[in-house]
Amino acid sequence: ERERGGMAKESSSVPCTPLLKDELDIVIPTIRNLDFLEMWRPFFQPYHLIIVQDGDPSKTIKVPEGFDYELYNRNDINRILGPKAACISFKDSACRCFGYMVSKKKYIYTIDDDCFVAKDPTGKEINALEQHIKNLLSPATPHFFNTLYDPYREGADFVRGYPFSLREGARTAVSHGLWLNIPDYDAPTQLVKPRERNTRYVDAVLTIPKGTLFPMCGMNLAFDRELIGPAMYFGLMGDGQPIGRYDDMWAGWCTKVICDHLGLGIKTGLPYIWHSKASNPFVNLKKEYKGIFWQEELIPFFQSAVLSKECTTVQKCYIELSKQVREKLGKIDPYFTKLADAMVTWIEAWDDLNPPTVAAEVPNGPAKGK
Ligand SMILES: O=c1ccn([C@@H]2O[C@H](COP(=O)(O)OP(=O)(O)O[C@H]3OC[C@H](O)[C@H](O)[C@H]3O)[C@@H](O)[C@H]2O)c(=O)[nH]1
Ligand SMILES: [Mn+2]
Repeated sequence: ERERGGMAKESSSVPCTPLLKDELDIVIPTIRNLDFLEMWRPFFQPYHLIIVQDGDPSKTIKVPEGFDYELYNRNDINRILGPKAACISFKDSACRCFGYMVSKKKYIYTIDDDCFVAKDPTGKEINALEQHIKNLLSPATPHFFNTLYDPYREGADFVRGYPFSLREGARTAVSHGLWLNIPDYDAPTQLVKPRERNTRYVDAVLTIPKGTLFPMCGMNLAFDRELIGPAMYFGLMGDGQPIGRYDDMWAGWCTKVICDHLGLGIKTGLPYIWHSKASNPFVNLKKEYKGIFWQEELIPFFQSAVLSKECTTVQKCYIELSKQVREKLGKIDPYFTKLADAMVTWIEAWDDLNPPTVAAEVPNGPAKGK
């Protein structure tokens, strides 16, 4: 009998020790109301929220009582960034990356407002935030695959044949969570399988091996902002752009290339959230249309991207990547030249708001297993 997860009911207060209470911000992009927070209250209330209100800034978004938050609408983004605001998407969930930029914390968790608390096969409510924090605080294994999954997890370890020289692992930069109920399918798949629901709860956390790209979904995602924040630019989408629903994919591909270069790890798997709303597949098809054939050229680009050894900080890696985007992808469509410019603007804006106190050199140490 396949293990099945489900959606939790509104819970009463569940005592949880708020790990990283003052070192983590929760970033939520929204055009809707934030009632979903009621269900997350036991897990989220101790944390500071950064709400990025998309769309019409004159609309008032009500935040449930008792949450500590800051809210930014488009007027705020324009006021804070001035002309550099052009790199932040409008009328697309990609706007969430503004929250990463204004945060002052070491960790970020971002979640969509139609994602709810899921239940594991035992019926226990899943504290997704707690699991992401565990993923981020334990090492990753990008340089050698452990067949018994996460070796740092209680009750597991490295298996025979795993080199002891590699058992220290790599620092974890990203924790990519999954979704019960509505899976993050692209529009063609959604159209073919409109009623497919993900009921499969896989009790595993895996490190994505070095040299392998993956499709990063922004719905249930956490990362170490100090390790990889400047790479988490959710590319130009939405109003005035020829493409949508590739913002998180773009960020994931850039981030993975940079993590591989800097010897950092990315994990995927637990925790699950319950994704409740299927967005309109026809609207999604229009947004994704160009991306579906462009990505056949983008993937080989990222697979063959090489960063020089002078790229010792995320910013330097990202600027280097933007140059390669301009040179190699600009010929696909003028959009990529615009995107390369936006990548540079993003880094400039990031450094304006986050002046490097000390050179944020990520020791480009010889990532073992190279
Ligand atoms: O113009 C917009 C539209 C939506 N949002 C906010 O973004 C979140 C995701 O929106 P939604 O749940 O309607 O879209 P999905 O198709 O389920 O989202 C997935 O695919 C698109 C993106 O990649 C997204 O990250 C994925 O989760 C939600 O919080 C909306 O309120 C917005 O800010 N602006
Ligand atoms: Mn959704």
